[in-house]
Amino acid sequence: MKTNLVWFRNDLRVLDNPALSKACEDKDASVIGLYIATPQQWRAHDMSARQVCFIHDRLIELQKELAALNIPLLFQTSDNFTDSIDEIVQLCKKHAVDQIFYNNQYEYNERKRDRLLKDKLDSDIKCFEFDGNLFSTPLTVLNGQQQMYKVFTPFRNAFLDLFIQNIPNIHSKPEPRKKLTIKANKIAALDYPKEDYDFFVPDIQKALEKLEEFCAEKVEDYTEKRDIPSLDYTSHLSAYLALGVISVRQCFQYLVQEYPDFWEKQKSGAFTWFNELIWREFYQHLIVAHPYLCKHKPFIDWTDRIKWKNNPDHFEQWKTGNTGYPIIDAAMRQLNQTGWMHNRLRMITASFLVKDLLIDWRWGERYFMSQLTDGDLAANNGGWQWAASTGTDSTPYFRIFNPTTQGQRFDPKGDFIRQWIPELAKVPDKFIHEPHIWAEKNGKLIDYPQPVVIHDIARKETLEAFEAAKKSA
Ligand SMILES: Cc1cc2nc3c(=O)[nH]c(=O)nc-3n(C[C@H](O)[C@H](O)[C@H](O)COP(=O)(O)OP(=O)(O)OC[C@H]3O[C@@H](n4cnc5c(N)ncnc54)[C@H](O)[C@@H]3O)c2cc1C
Repeated sequence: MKTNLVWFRNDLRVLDNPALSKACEDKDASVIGLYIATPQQWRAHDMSARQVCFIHDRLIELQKELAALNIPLLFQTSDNFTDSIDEIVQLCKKHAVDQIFYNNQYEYNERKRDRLLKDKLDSDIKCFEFDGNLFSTPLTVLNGQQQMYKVFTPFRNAFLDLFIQNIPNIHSKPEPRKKLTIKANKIAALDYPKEDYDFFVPDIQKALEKLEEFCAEKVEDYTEKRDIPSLDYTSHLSAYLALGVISVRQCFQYLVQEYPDFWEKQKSGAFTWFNELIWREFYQHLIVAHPYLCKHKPFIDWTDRIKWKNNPDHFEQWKTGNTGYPIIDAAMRQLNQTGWMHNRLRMITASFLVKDLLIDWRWGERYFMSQLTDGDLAANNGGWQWAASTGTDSTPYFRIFNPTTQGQRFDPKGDFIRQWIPELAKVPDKFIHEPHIWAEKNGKLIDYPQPVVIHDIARKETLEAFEAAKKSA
């Protein structure tokens, strides 16, 4: 009888988990699950305490779901990835493991870790890898020169051509094993502060209900409403996707049930939402094609020569939501209090840090990771490099968001701003994006800071800094 080990990483689910399904194919094999927490490594990756708490609570649920299938989930803690490999090698010896199954992670350190596993394992133990967290395998969606696309839209079109020809199936829940061979241990508490992760729940049924509800009730209007933060019309599924509690194929499955052939109507809400899942795919493929992105190098070389101001006081004001620009501050307070931020606001706050405060985008990238429950290296790096004009398919460097007009456009009456900045509750709609002007005109006192920079001046300085860097290339 064979013993199969399923190493869970960012695929914390039973349904549509190809590594688990494959390990369970042999009905007689004994199947063991394993999760290894690596706190020191996670700290080096700036993983937020919220994400760690969510992983911990989700593992407790996953352990129960696996126990119902007579699969024990073992839990171990190692400081870092290298030590975690030693743990696995030991465990394989102890339980006479024959085969290891896992879903791929694509970040540089994670891939290095997986190579180390193969080097250290006895040669008679086989490893089976799956691309369980994406629709497609990285480096299979390529341009005419057999290279990864640098721009999203042609990538999307090529991806869709391949996808529609070969629509993926969902891996169903494995049958229960005959009996439990070893006992699971307790999912130990991790040495992190206990933090809420607001929008997300570890219960898989509730998470799937959320996906179902979103597809049934909100997707239709997603194109028109997704950019208005106060309407809250996006799915809030990001942390499930980042940690693999739900798979992208499940998202597709629920979407296509409601909207068959939605890809033929590219203006529909369903297609627009699916397009976001393809952005996720694009960024994951990019870090495989260009691993240096994981080391926070810019995609466009010359942008590494920009002379940032990196004013620590300004950085603090941005982090804490005290820049004097209401839309920026409301967004940062949402992030700090909930661990999630609306996509439009991620774009505006990132642009503000880089192009109004002239602070290195990597400072913001790290700060976001340290707060987000959905923190994901590829999406976060992609989003930051997009906003900073240092990445693939970025906004051009001379296109600079004006934080006041962005606020007026996406939060016209200030509903979102008032939700997060109660100090501005009494400011009339007309002045909600420039409260200091209202206070000055009317002799009012508000407990809210003056703008940290004047946008027009900051814009000019940023253009000069980018142009100087470009010229010196
Ligand atoms: C500066 C910046 C940093 C970001 N950091 C992260 C991050 O760490 N983790 C993360 O998951 N997303 C990140 N994003 C992308 C996006 O903002 C979030 O995925 C989205 O806001 C999550 O909310 P939702 O689940 O309601 O999204 P929805 O609008 O419902 O989208 C559905 C799913 O598509 C994916 N998605 C949506 N937009 C993007 C995008 N632009 N890039 C990649 N995937 C996308 C996410 O998995 C999301 O859950 C970042 C964007 C920017 C501009």
